[in-house]
Amino acid sequence: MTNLGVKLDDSRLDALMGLRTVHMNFYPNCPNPELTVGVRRHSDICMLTMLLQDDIGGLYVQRGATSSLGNEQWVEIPPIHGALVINVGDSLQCRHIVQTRSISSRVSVPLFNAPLPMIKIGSLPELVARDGFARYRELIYEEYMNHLLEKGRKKPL
Ligand SMILES: O=C(O)CCC(=O)C(=O)O
Ligand SMILES: [Fe+2]
Repeated sequence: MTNLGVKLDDSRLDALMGLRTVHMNFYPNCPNPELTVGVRRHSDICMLTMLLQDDIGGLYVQRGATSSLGNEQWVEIPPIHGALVINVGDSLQCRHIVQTRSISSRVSVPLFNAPLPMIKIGSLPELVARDGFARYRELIYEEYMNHLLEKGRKKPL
């Protein structure tokens, strides 16, 4: 935010990141890792994710935009002992996948920080004032979440 020239006070940050959920992911070992599916391409439905991963590796983030040719670039995020990976969620549209190349199992613990359900999300007013237009329309976070979950349910696997 600071790089965008916007300073959010604590109450605004709480509203935008106050819904916290912890997941514990276990990826069972597979004798043929080339065949494992892992976690398919997605962005997290939240504002910011703090992720603790073990030393197995396998997390990749997408560099650049998706092209219609499907030649996406994936950059591996190597595990660093004791470090948290800070991943931006849908607010900044960071896509990632998990695909281990190890025959050992893998564990990760993401803490998702999302807006409170009734909070209005959209372009920050400070940026709209600066740029003269809003890049995103406003909507209630709960509606956005429900829309995505509904969309996901309809998508064939
Ligand atoms: O296991 C990981 O490293 C990331 C998992 C993930 O992307 C997620 O749970 O949304
Ligand atoms: Fe994720």
